[in-house]
Amino acid sequence: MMKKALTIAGSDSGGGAGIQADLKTFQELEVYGMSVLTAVTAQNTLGVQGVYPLPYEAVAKQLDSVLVDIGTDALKTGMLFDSEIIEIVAEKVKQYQLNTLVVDPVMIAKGGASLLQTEAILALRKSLLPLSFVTTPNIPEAEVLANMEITSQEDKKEAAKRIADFGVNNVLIKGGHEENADIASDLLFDGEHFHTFTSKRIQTENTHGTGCTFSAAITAELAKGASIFDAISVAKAFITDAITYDLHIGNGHGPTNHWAYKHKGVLDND
Ligand SMILES: Nc1ncnc2c1ncn2[C@@H]1O[C@H](COP(=O)(O)OP(=O)(O)OP(=O)(O)O)[C@@H](O)[C@H]1O
Ligand SMILES: Cc1ncc(CO)c(N)n1
Repeated sequence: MMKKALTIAGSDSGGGAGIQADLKTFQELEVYGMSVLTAVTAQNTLGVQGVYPLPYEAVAKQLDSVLVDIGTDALKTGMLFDSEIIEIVAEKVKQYQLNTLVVDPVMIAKGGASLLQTEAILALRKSLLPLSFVTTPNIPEAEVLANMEITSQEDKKEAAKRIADFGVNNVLIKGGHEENADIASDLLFDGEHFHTFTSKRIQTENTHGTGCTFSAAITAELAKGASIFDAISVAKAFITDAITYDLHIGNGHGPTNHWAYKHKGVLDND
């Protein structure tokens, strides 16, 4: 039986991040993908031109429709926009007893547009992280969640521990923003031990949607029954290939190539 994965996120009209990145990733990793939209963004490779949240009722109804009938083996959250939407998601996760929840605490798009209201950080910490199996902040998001600056590896570890204290089993702090490093290194804290997942840093402007794609790949692998360690290992290979075979689309930060992980051979012969 095909496993199922659900994303609760915003739409990126440009197709590189958000719901679109998640569904493409689910498809490539061979799980059945479903989506609950929280907001529509007018967005392209140059930035975010508009943000239009959906009515709360629409978010709750989509969740009920999917979960009453189809169910899911794992789910992820991306752009949640405000605290009311966070509370709705938390309620539904409890009601339907969903325990493989991946929270990508999306706050700000690469161009600087806000995808989460500041007051919603509290709801994220209090209502959603305690229900989560893993959360995947980038460094600025980890700084906000842990309420501290991160300037060293030791800081990263301290921040991971502080975020774990909100009740989430696994904290993965991504190193994509460490632009001076020659590696892209992500730090996992599983409540007891630290592990790092490392790849070489690829020099490219086309990194739109890396975070969404990465957390969607983790979600797909967890849906198929992988351990957290194996799920992150596959996701790291998936995102590294997607960045290596980046797409020169649009005039700004182009998207990653969701097709690359499974079809490198074809791309190499192009
Ligand atoms: N230039 C790069 N080369 C190799 N790996 C990268 C690069 N940039 C990001 N990554 C990897 O991509 C994954 C996503 O990390 P990143 O920190 O970019 O997420 P993010 O900031 O949440 O993304 P987004 O901008 O989509 O919100 C991580 O595994 C990170 O190490
Ligand atoms: C809709 C949406 N979700 C998440 C991100 C973060 O990359 C984005 N740019 N757009």
